[in-house]
Amino acid sequence: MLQVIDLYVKYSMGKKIKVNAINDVSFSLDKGDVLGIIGETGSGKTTLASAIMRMLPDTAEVKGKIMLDNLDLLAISKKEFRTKIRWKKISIIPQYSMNALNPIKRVGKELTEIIMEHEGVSEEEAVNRVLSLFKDLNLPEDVFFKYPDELSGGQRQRVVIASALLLNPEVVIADEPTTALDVINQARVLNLLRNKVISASRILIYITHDIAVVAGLANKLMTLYAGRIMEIGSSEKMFKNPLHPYTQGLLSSVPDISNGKPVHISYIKGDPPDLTKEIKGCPFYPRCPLAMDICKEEFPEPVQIDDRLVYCHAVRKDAK
Ligand SMILES: Nc1ncnc2c1ncn2[C@@H]1O[C@H](COP(=O)(O)OP(=O)(O)OP(=O)(O)O)[C@@H](O)[C@H]1O
Repeated sequence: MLQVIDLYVKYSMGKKIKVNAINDVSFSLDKGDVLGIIGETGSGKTTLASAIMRMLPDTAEVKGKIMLDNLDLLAISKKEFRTKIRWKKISIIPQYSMNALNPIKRVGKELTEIIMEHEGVSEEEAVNRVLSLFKDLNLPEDVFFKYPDELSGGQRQRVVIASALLLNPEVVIADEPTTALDVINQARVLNLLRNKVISASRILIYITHDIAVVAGLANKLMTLYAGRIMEIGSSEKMFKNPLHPYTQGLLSSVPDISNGKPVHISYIKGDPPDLTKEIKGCPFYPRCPLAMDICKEEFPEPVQIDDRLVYCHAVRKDAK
């Protein structure tokens, strides 16, 4: 079980300026859950993923708890996280694969060594496991003997995906993992995630701008705005009947091509707020069609509707 409890992340920029990137975020995931996280650019998706992976820069101040079963991942040393948790229990497929691999090691050697070091298996077995993942990802065998900078962008991204799945971790975080790939390889990656992570009842956190992918993959959905959860719950219910005006805006921005009719894309007017300023009320207030006076003053307590939590005064009022 993965639990994020009252998480805050602030980036310091110089002495006085702080970017409030994650604000009071809490959620929990059970074995087998696939959480899709959607939100406009700058809403805090990568910051949240990096906090879970202990990958934030030193300028980031983190408060709260991230519990993997009974272990608080924020309370252990970086070294303990690196040796006991990263890759083995939680792994990440980062948004940009460029720096994720060791530039002076052939990729096959790097991946084989990770398996041997953590699992103490023979070199032959480790090599076979790497090659089998390469095959699943449509990577030619010669990639095994190449250095990262000898690979195409798409090949490198798939090697990074292979490395994240190498030790069958309990939690996989995929941060826009298929952005660099063509549609055929995107489909392969999604299939691999289905087979290796979802069917094995592991936890998958999938961050994306591609709402159609999330619809096909996730059983839970979170909409994030200005570092705050707006709505979280069953993805099926959120797609069918989004309750938060921000979720409604995001989901109506998806072109509907299912009926062959002309595509109409509506979008949310206005821009996200400046996160270096303290925001008292709901950060979505200036753009919200349902805004009320109280929204400017107080961030709402969540209201529970079916299995969802919705952070909205207007939805709370209607639910009474
Ligand atoms: N190292 C950093 N120092 C200062 N501010 C940062 C840093 N990294 C991110 N931010 C800021 O934190 C906020 C959240 O950024 P983040 O990258 O988490 O958003 P995101 O939702 O992942 O965006 P995208 O969809 O574009 O990847 C943004 O305002 C961003 O400018």
